[in-house]
Amino acid sequence: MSDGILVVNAGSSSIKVKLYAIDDADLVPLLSGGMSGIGSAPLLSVTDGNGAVLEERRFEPGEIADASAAQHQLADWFSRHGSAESIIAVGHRVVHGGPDFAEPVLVDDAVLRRLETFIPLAPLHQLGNLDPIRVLRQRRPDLPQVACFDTAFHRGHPELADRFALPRFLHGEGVRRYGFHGLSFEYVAGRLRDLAPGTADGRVVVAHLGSGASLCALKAGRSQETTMSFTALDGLPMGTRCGALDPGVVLHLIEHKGMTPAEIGHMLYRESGLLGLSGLSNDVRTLLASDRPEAAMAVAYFCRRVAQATAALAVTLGGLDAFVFTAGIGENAPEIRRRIIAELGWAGLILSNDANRSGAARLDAEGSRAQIWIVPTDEERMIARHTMRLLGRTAPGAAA
Ligand SMILES: Nc1ncnc2c1ncn2[C@@H]1O[C@H](COP(=O)(O)OP(=O)(O)O)[C@@H](O)[C@H]1O
Ligand SMILES: CC(=O)OP(=O)(O)O
Ligand SMILES: [Mg+2]
Repeated sequence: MSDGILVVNAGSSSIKVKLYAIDDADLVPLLSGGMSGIGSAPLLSVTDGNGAVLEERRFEPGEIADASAAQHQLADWFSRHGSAESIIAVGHRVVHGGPDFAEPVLVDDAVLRRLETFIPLAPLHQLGNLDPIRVLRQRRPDLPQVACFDTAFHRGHPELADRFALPRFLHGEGVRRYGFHGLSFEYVAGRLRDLAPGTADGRVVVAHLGSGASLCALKAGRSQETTMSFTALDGLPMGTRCGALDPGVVLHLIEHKGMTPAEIGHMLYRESGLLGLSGLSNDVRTLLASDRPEAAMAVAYFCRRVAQATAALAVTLGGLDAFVFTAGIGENAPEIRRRIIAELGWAGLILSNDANRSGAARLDAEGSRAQIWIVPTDEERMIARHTMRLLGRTAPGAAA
């Protein structure tokens, strides 16, 4: 039986677990499990390394009301069917590493306590990220657990990209632009280096468009600037999050509408974005299928903001050699890709409609001034690689 690495990517409404076997030169996916729709339409699904379905089970919302119930179900499934004794470490996605953690870290009690202090900075994610670590430490205290941060990839930013225009002392207190989706951007940067090394050396904007959405400006594969900042609210409008917002609106809600911080937080994180704009749904599939004008407006708003933010990051990069789509929307929604690139037509970007419809890797048409790509992301594999490296095992090359 070969050694295995378990990866846990826990979010607010879903939890993904993946088991890899460590092969000399590769990380081989063995099992991939997840619970989606926590609290609404819980669905447990597990596939094997080839994508064949091993389990698909729906629950009543009350049965899996929160992330911890979902973890127990998944842990149960894996202990019945997995090969627990071969697992040598567990890697976790932890969204916020604050100012301290610029790299993945082996979790001990002190690290866990420090990470708990960042819960208010990532209310949709951090608690759910830390819960499985705590549960596993109780069940298997001997098992090394590694926290891999969404913020770490952005920690080399120049000061210009890291500051808010606020009094200086706040930066020292940690009020700064951290940025997120770093594991995804790091993976995509590595894949682009495999696919097109010359391009990866240049000026690239990666658009991670999923339920959370952000853009990253890469120069020679390193993050220069990103649209999310102190929290995962900033930047682009998302499924249910507002994106960049005049802070005067928050003052107005407090002073004139008497809203509490918790009420405002709920509105900005869970009732805004595509859902707020459309009054219909946070899912672009539903919005694209709808004939309601509010749905069309929400889609147009999203595409406009992605294009505008791309232009801003092109300023940081001093130009644009390639634009890359990734994550749920970026990988699967040709209509959204078409509209975003159409908004960037002034900059000379031209999409091949055939390539876009078929979901090819390379999407730019002849004469386009920048390349256009779809590079599917894989946060779990990135976490598995980091976990191996931290354990002193040779991580398989970027091509793995
Ligand atoms: N076939 C599809 N067409 C359009 N959008 C899709 C499709 N599949 C998924 N999505 C979008 O992707 C989003 C989820 O993206 P994903 O990257 O999986 O998010 P997360 O990992 O943050 O939950 C969904 O909200 C949905 O809008
Ligand atoms: C940081 C973040 O927004 O993550 P997700 O897109 O998974 O919600
Ligand atoms: Mg995600």
